[in-house]
Amino acid sequence: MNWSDSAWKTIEPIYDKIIEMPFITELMNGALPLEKFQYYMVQDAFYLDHFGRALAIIGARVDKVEDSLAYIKFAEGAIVVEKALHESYFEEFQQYERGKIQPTCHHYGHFLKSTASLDQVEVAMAAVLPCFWIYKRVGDYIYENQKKEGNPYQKWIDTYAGEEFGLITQQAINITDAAAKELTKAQLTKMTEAFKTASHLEYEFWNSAYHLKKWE
Ligand SMILES: Cc1ncc(CO)c(N)n1
Repeated sequence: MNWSDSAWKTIEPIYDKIIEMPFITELMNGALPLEKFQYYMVQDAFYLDHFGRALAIIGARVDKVEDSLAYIKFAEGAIVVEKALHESYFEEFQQYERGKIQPTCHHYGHFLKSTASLDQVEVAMAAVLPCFWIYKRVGDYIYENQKKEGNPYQKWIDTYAGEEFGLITQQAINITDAAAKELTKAQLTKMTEAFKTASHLEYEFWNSAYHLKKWE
């Protein structure tokens, strides 16, 4: 069994909880209050900055040059492509203020950057994997179950359910699995722990948006 298959099994309960979250079901049927989506957009713009830099650090640290190129391209994707989507959303939903980074996003972003900087690079690869994989799975799930007409959040759904995002997700899974083949059991356990922590933080990210959680 690949490392990724066993890792996904450990987070299946978290994924099952995610697709039942009100943020997701309301995004799917278009009923999500604008205020909650705006909070999400603002936080996600901060998140993508941290995520992009974490990917660039992995790109700098990873051994094989082709893997380095892959992570540098993922970093570019996070910073350029997704930010462009966010900026068009900022326009469309009249969100003109950049706002402040709130606790959950702060926690997740710094978890990714510190893992990418200080842990073994394969552990860092495992930490960033749910950002691809959970979004792809959630995007596909929403796409298959959505209310098709007049959903104001269609562009978001199409981005993550799209073929291109699917390809980079698969590429990240494959690279991480190949890297895992060289490791000891103890190192694989650390990878799975990082994968699980990031998956919990994906849940918390949507949860914090639904409840508009801010610093006290
Ligand atoms: C919180 C979060 N995780 C993953 C993605 C997908 O890159 C995103 N845009 N935001």
